[in-house]
Parts: sequence; C-alpha cells; structure tokens
Amino acid sequence: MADALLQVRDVHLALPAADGPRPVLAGVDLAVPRGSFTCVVGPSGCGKSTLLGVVAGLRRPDRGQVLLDGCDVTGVPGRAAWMAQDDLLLEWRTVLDNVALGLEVQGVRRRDARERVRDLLVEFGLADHADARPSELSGGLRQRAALARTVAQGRDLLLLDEPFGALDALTRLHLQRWLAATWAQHRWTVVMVTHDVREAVALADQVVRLSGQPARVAARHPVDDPRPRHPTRPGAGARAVEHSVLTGLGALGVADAEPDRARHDP
Ligand SMILES: Nc1ncnc2c1ncn2[C@@H]1O[C@H](COP(=O)(O)OP(=O)(O)OP(=O)(O)O)[C@@H](O)[C@H]1O
Repeated sequence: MADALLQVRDVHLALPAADGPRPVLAGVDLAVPRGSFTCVVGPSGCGKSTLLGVVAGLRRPDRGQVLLDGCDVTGVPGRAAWMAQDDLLLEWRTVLDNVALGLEVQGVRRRDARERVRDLLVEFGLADHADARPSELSGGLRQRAALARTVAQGRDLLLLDEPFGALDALTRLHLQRWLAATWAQHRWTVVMVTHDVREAVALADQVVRLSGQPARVAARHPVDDPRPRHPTRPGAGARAVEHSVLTGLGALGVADAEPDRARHDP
C-alpha cells in the first residue's frame, strides 16, 4: 500500500496452552497508511490484543514481519506508543506526572517532561486536574489522561487497546466525539482495537475484521464517509460497513464463514 507507515506481513504466533502451543495468529497481513485511523474488530478472544502486542514489539512472532516506515521492527519495543486495556495510571503520581511519564521513560528529566506535557493537558481538558491523583478522576478523564500519556511519547504510531471499553455508554459517546475531533487536528496514525462496530465505523478510515482464532484478516472495510461523522447517526457508507462487519462477525445471524463482499486487501 502506498505510504503505509505500518505493514504487518504474514504474522504467525502460537501461545502456550494446557495442551501445548495454540496458534493465535495465523498469517495476519495489515497495511496502515500514515495519518490514518484503523479499527480492528473480531470475535472475543480471537487475538486482537495479541496482534497489538506484536505490532508494539512486546511479543515476537514465530514468523512474519512488522515494518514501521519501511524498517523491520519485529520484536523491537518502544517504536510505537501503546495504550493497554487497563489505563495503568500510577495512583501515587499526579495526573501531570502520569502524563509526563510517557517522556520520562524515554530519558527526559521529570521537570522537563512536566513542562513539555502542560499544553497537552490543556488540549485534553485535564489542566484543572493536573495535581489530582488518578483515583479522583471520573472514568472518562482517566482515559483522557492515559491517552495523553500515550500521545506524549511522540511516537509516529498509536496503538489503542479498547480505550473506551470500561466506560458507560454516555461517557463513551462523549469520548468518541472528542477523540474524532482531536484526531482530525493531529492526524496521528492510529490502530485501535474495539468490540463496538459502530464506534469503529464512526472513527476509522478502515475497519479490519479478524476471523475467529487462529486469527487472520477476514476482511478490510474502507469507511469513506466524510468527517466529522455523527457517532449515533452514521451516514449511508458507514451504515453499509457496519452491516457488513456485523454480518461477517455472525452478529446478524450469518455464519462467520459466509463469503464477505467487502474489499479484501491482505
Ligand atoms: N500470555 C498468554 N499466554 C497464553 N495464552 C494467551 C496469553 N495471552 C493471551 N492468550 C490467549 O490468546 C488468545 C487471544 O487473546 P487476546 O487477548 O489477544 O484476544 P482478544 O481478541 O484481544 O480478546 P478480547 O476480545 O477478549 O479482548 C486467547 O485464547 C488468550 O487466552
């Protein structure tokens, strides 16, 4: 794919199970253009987080390659910024110091890191909470803080694992709108795992559907609807993609094995 920042090529990985190694990823191919937003969906437990871990360099695949900007970064951590399902905020640090941690882990001194992330706190609506502890924040603000810490690392690629999964529906909707608007300004290259197909079509330029375990890319659905998009009133294109993804997932009563008419671009 032209100007793909991230390329995942034929990635295979087996993980230990009680009865021996179990194949979890079975030839995953993915291309993510620079400045685009990709959402990864798939059946529960199929290997979405595992795939993100491979892209983040936290897991080395048994076979295949991860290329970032054309460089082989297979099994090399620290090249992409990764946000785990759990926000992993440190309770003994203030919000400011949690966000600054994204830079401190790269060797930036705490005082300098604090100065550098102050603008980010303002942009993420966290300025009034800079000195608060994470336990004092609402769920939505915690996720903003975790996202700010991820962005603060200044990496080309952001990997977000179910960032809104633990939030109530209303907060989730607010954060989706906020993320869409913030992303439109920055155009980070994002790969985000989500279980929420509507969220995926509201945010993404492409929705990648994984098969059941062992996972491979079952379909790639481009979402061409203009932005900004309304999160609860998707346009015709987004509705068609949502229907196609849900059908592929078997959520509309059609088996996962059913041929998919979406464009498939492994
Ligand atoms: N450290 C590990 N050791 C062994 N097996 C693992 C490990 N981590 C995950 N698995 C297994 O790998 C498979 C894929 O897990 P993974 O968390 O990647 O799926 P997922 O699609 O992200 O799940 P969910 O939809 O529930 O978030 C599961 O069967 C899981 O039990």
